[in-house]
Amino acid sequence: MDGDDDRLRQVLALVAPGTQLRDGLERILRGRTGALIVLGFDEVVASMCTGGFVLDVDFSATRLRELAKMDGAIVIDTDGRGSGTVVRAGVQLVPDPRIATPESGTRHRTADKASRQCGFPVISVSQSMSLIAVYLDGRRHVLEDSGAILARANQALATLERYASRLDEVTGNLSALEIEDLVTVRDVATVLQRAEMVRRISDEVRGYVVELGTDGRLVELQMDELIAGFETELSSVVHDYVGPDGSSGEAGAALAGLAALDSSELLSLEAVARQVTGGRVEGGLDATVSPRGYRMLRRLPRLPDVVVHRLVDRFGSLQKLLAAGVEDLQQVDGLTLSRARGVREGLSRLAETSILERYV
Ligand SMILES: Nc1ncnc2c1ncn2[C@@H]1O[C@H](COP(=O)(O)OP(=O)(O)OP(=O)(O)O)[C@@H](O)[C@H]1O
Repeated sequence: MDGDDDRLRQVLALVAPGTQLRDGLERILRGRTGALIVLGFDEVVASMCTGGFVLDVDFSATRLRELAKMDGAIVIDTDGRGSGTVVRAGVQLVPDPRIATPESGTRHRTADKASRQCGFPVISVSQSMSLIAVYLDGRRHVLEDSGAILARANQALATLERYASRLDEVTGNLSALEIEDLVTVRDVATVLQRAEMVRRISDEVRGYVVELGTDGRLVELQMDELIAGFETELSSVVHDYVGPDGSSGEAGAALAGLAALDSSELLSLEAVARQVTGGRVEGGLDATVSPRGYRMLRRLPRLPDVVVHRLVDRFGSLQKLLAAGVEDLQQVDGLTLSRARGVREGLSRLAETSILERYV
């Protein structure tokens, strides 16, 4: 998601079902009138306003409806959270005539031009077409009713469910191979490819949740359940294999590289692998690699992340951690006897279940 998408999402959250602003816009639609609303006020907006009234009243849905009965535009000085102050009403907006717009109809042309000039979102409620559109950064986004968005969100959720279950499968496979020290670059790339697909589709669902406002609560709950623990798992896989140091900087760059792959590159395991190995590993996808142990350690309950880092710093690889006795583990700062025993037993249990899941 780029910066423009991010901004659009923030505005869509302001006008999502359940907000005062959306309630006001729906009232205007039901009253079969139109509206032109600027969501922000500064010197540039002031310079575009002619005529009308200067106001200083708190924003509310009913006020918006009443003010929209007048000819002209409404300007709301928002606080970015859907409330704010109505500062102008009934104004003629005169944006710079040199600004080009592909829109037709004076209301919509004005909305697009004004938004391009001042940088704030501008909403048009079309009387003739009965639709609400948000103009921002030269783009127009039509607000749909919740039913249509819900249908798409549910489709995306079903896809997310399939992707998440496939990710579970390949991650389980990776765990067993890690215990046996038989991991190849291909196995790591397969997990990262699947994980990135899950991340992308969950980002799409998150966009629908924002647009749905209060109508999106169930979708959000289902999504949260499907991707619980996912971010930690993804970043742990990267930390386990990114080279040469496994530092946070390298991991951050690898995650950003994965996110930047276009959809056809993401289908290539070589392209995915390059983000993590940086082309340093010889032998291509069949080269063997060993994990540092972050992912397995983070699966142990109540083990603080700072201790996880110390353990990896000290032992360097999962195999060495698996071979370490309680006394060796206790050498690490922060590991009391009982915690060291917990790590020892926890790792043995994980090793057993990972192998069992693979072969039984
Ligand atoms: N520059 C402007 N500043 C303020 N209000 C405007 C401006 N241009 C249009 N409007 C508002 O839009 C109303 C409708 O104008 P017009 O019929 O030309 O627009 P339209 O684009 O066809 O809109 P709709 O889709 O609602 O029919 C005007 O009566 C006025 O209230």
